[in-house]
Amino acid sequence: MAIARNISKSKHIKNIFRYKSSAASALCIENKIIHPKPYSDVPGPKPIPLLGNTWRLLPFIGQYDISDVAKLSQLFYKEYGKIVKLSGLVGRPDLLFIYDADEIEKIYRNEGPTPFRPSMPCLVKYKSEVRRDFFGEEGGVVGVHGEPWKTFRTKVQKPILQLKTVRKYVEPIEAVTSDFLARMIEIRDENQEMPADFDNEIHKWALECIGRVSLDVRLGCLDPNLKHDSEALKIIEAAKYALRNIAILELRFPFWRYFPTTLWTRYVKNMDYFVEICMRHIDEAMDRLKHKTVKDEKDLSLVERILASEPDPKTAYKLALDLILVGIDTISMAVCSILYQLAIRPEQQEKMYAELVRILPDKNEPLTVEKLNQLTFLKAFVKEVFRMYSTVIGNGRTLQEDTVLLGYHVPKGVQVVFPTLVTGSMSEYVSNPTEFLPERWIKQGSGQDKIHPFASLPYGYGARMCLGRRFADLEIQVLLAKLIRSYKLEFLHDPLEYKVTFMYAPDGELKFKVTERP
Ligand code: HEM
Repeated sequence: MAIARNISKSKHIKNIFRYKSSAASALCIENKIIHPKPYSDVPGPKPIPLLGNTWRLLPFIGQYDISDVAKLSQLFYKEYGKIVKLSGLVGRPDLLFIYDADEIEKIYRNEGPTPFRPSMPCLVKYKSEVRRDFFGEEGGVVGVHGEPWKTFRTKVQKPILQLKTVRKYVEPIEAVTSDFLARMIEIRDENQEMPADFDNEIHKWALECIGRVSLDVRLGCLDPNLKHDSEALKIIEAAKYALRNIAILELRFPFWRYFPTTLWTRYVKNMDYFVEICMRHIDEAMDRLKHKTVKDEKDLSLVERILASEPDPKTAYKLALDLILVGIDTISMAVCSILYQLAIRPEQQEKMYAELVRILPDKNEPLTVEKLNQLTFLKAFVKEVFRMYSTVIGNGRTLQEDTVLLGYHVPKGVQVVFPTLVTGSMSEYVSNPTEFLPERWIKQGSGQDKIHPFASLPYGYGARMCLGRRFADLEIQVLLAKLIRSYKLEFLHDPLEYKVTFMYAPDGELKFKVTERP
């Protein structure tokens, strides 16, 4: 299998080079000339005159529900096969769904130095038009492309991804998480269950973590006496609103491009609020830094490191904004999903508990990177949740050159979608895909546990890969280690269905029963 894949990979790479150098748009495979089929032949739902395909996503008359993007993606695969074109979307390029891990690998590996992830046109409009005064030429990383993206990412990625930075945050994230656990016990009802809106509490934990990382503050979200008009709650609401309305703003008919709709106006107001929060806290961090005696780089927090290397605080403002924008909902929805899976899989939970008891015999001893590194089963469990219930249901790239994909000539500018949620469960790429088997991530290489490396990529791949992945992993690991080491988690209600609001997560009340372990 591995050999076959290597052969097919090298063929793909050869194909690309031959294709690009061929004026006749033909491929040469093993001395045979193969002409790719035209793009117009790619299967998919047919657009209708004037309304294109956008109508299919309209409420009531449309055939697809936007909150069911996950099902839509599976439906396309079943109906049309490994390559599916959704064309005729008003105000945006075609979407091309690719359900082939080798082809996905080919695109990622050939994406060049400035990969273009076709996301968030409304954020692009906000950054590049509405608030150009603030963002200027370098708008951060999210919704920014080409050289401006590269320049900004190069400035910030080293400190964010360095293990020594992440190591510094084990203790602060553990402190936030201890407060979260105390809060869980406080809000438990007489049946020892969490309240119906427990997902809100998880959001607060996520925000408290991201505030600590990107703004250098404890925002106080886990305060038991949080006021309704407090800053923390306002940020949570703003983040939820921004992220949950993006799919609607971007995939349904984009009226907001032509006139300021209510949704758009509220979106802009929300974003302005984020900018204001980031500026205020970074300015305070800068003041603190001015009065701090620094002997070594390792004494600096992430924010201070950025401020020390980029004296214009705008870099830190924009980075903080991006981290907050994508670092709350992603992680909190992932945690909702992981906790739900743990609660409905008692045997697996016991395995995780046994591992934790072995690595942390005293449940009160502080966590360290070394101890977290030994939590093999815990990490495998998280990977398996991501494979079967990928929080981010898909990733994508805008083709920057004409490319041959699955035998079709695809012109540059097309937005290719990698439906991770579907490819992660295709038997062609993963053995026993419908079985939940964390061990498959531990036993890799035994021959029976095939996992194509590009079938399940929860954090994306390459130069544009998730910038917060090390923090995301750390936050999830610390939360699970602390929670499962001390408590048993159960879910004694009807099973929940998964849905996409913006992320893919269980839809319903997460009323977990939480009981102390001896
Ligand atoms: C489990 C939680 C998370 C998941 C599943 C996730 C997933 C992703 C994915 C799939 C991408 C696109 C990567 C690509 O195009 O190849 C991405 C980008 C990004 N993520 Fe995450 N993410 C998570 C948590 C976070 C957190 C906590 C932060 C912030 C601390 C963060 C910050 C970012 C940023 C800034 C980008 C844009 C990178 C760029 O375009 O250069 N993510 N994430």
